[in-house]
Amino acid sequence: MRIGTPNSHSAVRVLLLGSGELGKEVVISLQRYGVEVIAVDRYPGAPAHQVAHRAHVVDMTDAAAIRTLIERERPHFIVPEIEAIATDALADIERLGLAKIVPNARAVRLTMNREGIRRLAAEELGLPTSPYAFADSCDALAEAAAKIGFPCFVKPIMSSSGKGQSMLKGPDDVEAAWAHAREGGRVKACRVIVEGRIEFDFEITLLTVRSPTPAGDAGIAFCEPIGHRQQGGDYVESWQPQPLNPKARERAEAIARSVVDALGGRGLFGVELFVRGDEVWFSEVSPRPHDTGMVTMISQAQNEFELHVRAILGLPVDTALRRPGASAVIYGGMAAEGIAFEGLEQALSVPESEIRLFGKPEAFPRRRMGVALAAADTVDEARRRAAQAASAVRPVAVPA
Ligand SMILES: Nc1ncnc2c1ncn2[C@@H]1O[C@H](COP(=O)(O)OP(=O)(O)OP(=O)(O)O)[C@@H](O)[C@H]1O
Ligand SMILES: NCC(=O)N[C@@H]1O[C@H](COP(=O)([O-])[O-])[C@@H](O)[C@H]1O
Ligand SMILES: [Mg+2]
Repeated sequence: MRIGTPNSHSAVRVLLLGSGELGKEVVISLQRYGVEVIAVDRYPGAPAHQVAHRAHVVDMTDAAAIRTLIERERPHFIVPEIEAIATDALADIERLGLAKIVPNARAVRLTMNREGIRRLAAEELGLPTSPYAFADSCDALAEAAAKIGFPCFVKPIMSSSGKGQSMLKGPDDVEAAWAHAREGGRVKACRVIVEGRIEFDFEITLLTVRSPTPAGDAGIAFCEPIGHRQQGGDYVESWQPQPLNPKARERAEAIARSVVDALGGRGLFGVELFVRGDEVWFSEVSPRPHDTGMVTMISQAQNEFELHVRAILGLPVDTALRRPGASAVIYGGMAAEGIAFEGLEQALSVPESEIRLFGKPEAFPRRRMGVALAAADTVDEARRRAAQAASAVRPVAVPA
């Protein structure tokens, strides 16, 4: 791989579809190599817009709009950063050889839709998953939930970060779950997955890198497992390493390898798994850096964003853990534009702590606006430190 000069005839250009907090860190890693970066999102002033060479606001579910922009910007690589993208446009671009899609158009299409990835994992690859069914109406949902049994989870097939997700305790919860899924899905047409609840001891993200080895074939490298805690389907804290017993670890790695090899291409993947004793279930996978993986900004020498970038550019990767670490989310806590954050002095007086503020122009009570990171000798201490640093940061409204 040869990297030229940004904004010149020799530039290597990367275009991000989605410019949130994860994209912002991918852009920062790309900038360090002198790659020319174009960041795209649905609203102006998105986090990655603020650090890219150029920024565009586009409806990313509009295939024609994506195609027009790609023809204008002529990127060498397209890095999807969110789930809601017109994947038809990506397939055309890949087929015509206009740009390389990361990791590839098929992987992006399959993983943006819970049905696509679930059928691949459970039915084609034979991996253990929760029992599941799909429904397109409230009546069909009632039937599907009765078949799967309670408690169960209902999620729009196209959504992320827990949006539109509910846990149903019994048939009385069906109607509310259907209404919630309709509101929370990223696209209008409502189809949902019903999943039986897995009673896990803990859940992990196994960051898995697929990148070329010196021999030229696709090598797989695993990061240490990341443990995390979710509330309402969205992550609130994560830590690394999460210890796994040898059998569970072997199974987790075998599942991750199987699904990542089936998706193919180069890049970092976040494989979400449930663990109970020796047993491991596949939940879902992101073909890109994962929110729970933000902990690697403090725990690994090469964090998940750097690993994604290196895999894309065909550079060597090292997934080694440097030090136990943890991350804790900082929420908006209010609905307001142009908010401020106080208490960084206290937050950063926590030993080995760091704070990232994403710079999102608008806050909502549960919108993720930043993250606290901390390292320590042990994971328990790192978690305490990250939680303490996060709680010291206070969002405040600033009158215009
Ligand atoms: N079948 C299940 N059994 C037990 N817990 C579940 C199940 N499905 C979801 N959960 C819980 O809800 C969380 C969010 O679910 P899921 O990852 O499917 O949602 P998501 O919207 O894709 O979230 P994200 O985009 O943040 O990954 C899981 O991490 C887990 O804690
Ligand atoms: N679980 C997926 C995930 O964490 N995605 C990250 O959140 C952003 C959207 O945030 P927003 O909803 O606050 O705009 C996305 O752009 C991505 O960085
Ligand atoms: Mg998830």
